[in-house]
Amino acid sequence: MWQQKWVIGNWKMNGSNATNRLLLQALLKPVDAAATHVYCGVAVPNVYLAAVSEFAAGTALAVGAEDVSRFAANGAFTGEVNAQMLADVGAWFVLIGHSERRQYFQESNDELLAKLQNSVATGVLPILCVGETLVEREAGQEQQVVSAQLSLLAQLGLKEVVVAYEPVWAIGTGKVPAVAQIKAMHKLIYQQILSLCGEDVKIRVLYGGSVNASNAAEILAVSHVDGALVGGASLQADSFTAIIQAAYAPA
Ligand SMILES: O=C[C@H](O)COP(=O)(O)O
Repeated sequence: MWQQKWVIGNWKMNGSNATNRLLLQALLKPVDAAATHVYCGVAVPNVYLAAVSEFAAGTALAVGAEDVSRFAANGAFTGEVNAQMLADVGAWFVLIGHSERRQYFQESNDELLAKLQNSVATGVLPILCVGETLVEREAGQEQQVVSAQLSLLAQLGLKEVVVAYEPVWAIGTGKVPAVAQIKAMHKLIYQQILSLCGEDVKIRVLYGGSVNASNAAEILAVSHVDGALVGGASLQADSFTAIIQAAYAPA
């Protein structure tokens, strides 16, 4: 998986038992067909994790969560779901610090660090999401912002790191950065990870933000782009399948 392209869908707060089943039924064949070249996964709402894991069992589709509690141990934390619980219902990975969590739930760096530590300690692979807002990009601060977000990695002693670079202004907007902008940011992220975690760290850096069937091949061919984190286009089997296929036959 550390040599493959990754295509991860983020369902966000979407789906139902019925629609999930239909989507998975259509995806499992193309996911298995791509498995030699592409590591495919879906991050799903917690309430559907067990059912989706069961449905995907024995296939190449990895199932993950969209968030995890900052509290590690079981206890009186009403509404929370810890990393052990995610692992218990089949989560292989978890998104941490998605910009929607940062924006709507004011997730602080301390909170994100605790989430990273808990997921690592439990063996659920964290995918750390980073990215600048439009205001920050227009002020020329994108490198500074992303570097600060990545600095959490220094405290974890990781030997395997997965980061998703998602410019906030590209999420769900249909706006995609220029290839040169993606290339520059991914190169910076690689350099930062190597300097924070050591030269022997295994790295995957995914791009996220308005990836679709039409632009996936071009984005996935950019240097230091190891895959895609896909929101809206992961909810339709046709578009998600086309993105998976673009990952192993890039234009
Ligand atoms: O996690 C996925 C991202 O937020 C991208 O979402 P999007 O593909 O709908 O722009």
